[in-house]
Amino acid sequence: MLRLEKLVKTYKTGDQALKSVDLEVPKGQVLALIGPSGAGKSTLIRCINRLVEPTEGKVWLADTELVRLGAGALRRERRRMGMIFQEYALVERLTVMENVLSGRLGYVGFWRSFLRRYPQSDVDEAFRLLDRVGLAHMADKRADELSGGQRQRVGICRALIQDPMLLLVDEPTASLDPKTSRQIMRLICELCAERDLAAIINIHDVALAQMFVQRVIGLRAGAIEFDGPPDALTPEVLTTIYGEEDWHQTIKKDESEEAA
Ligand SMILES: Nc1ncnc2c1ncn2[C@@H]1O[C@H](COP(=O)(O)OP(=O)(O)OP(=O)(O)O)[C@@H](O)[C@H]1O
Repeated sequence: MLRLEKLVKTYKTGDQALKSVDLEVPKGQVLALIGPSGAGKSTLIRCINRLVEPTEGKVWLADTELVRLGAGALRRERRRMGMIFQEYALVERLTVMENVLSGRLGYVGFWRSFLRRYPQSDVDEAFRLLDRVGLAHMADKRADELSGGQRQRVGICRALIQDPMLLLVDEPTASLDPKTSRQIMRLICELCAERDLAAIINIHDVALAQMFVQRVIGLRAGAIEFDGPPDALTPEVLTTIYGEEDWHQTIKKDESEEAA
């Protein structure tokens, strides 16, 4: 469904953020991208939808190669990739409903979007999604009245209303407390399962990733160091990705939290 071929990103500064990354993600698979700061996780996610332009390599989404596309075709392909951000990226002065509907901007024409007149079917779908994430009663609230967890739920609805094939998720829990982080990760993974939707989740919290995803990719210095199921992330493997650390503590702490 998604295939990266020899993806390279070298920034103008000379930083080689990605060194020939090959990766295949089948339909419906949720994977976590872990690795130390500067490993290239955000760059990888952003090269897929070309918020960052890859230097070399190919990105295949189903049968379309994205790196070669011109602006119009890229805009159409981006509808198939929903993005969820760490800082939510909501329009604060707009309502929850308007923020969710803004996920349809790639589909409605210029005037409709300018006047914010969305088809009734979009409004109905926005209500269904808000209901699914437990926010239907807040549809008319302004985004700036919401908590962090509620904002991220709105961000999730906005990505899903695009009806994407793939979710690109960049540190969805970095601004949230541990309990809300867990709820948000669970929600993202449940929604992907319900919709047979693939997702790549850039996440710092290894324990949280292990709890919810089917596959973990460990990135180190722009290259894939580990690719496997969460339970294969042993302390030894974590050391190859991150360097020396007492990983037993991390893993154990998480197991006891989950039991609680
Ligand atoms: N706009 C940019 N210009 C120049 N270099 C950049 C730019 N963005 C990222 N880099 C460099 O590319 C490398 C990878 O950065 P990236 O942000 O992708 O890593 P990351 O794994 O997401 O890190 P973090 O977990 O801290 O967000 C780093 O060396 C970083 O300094």
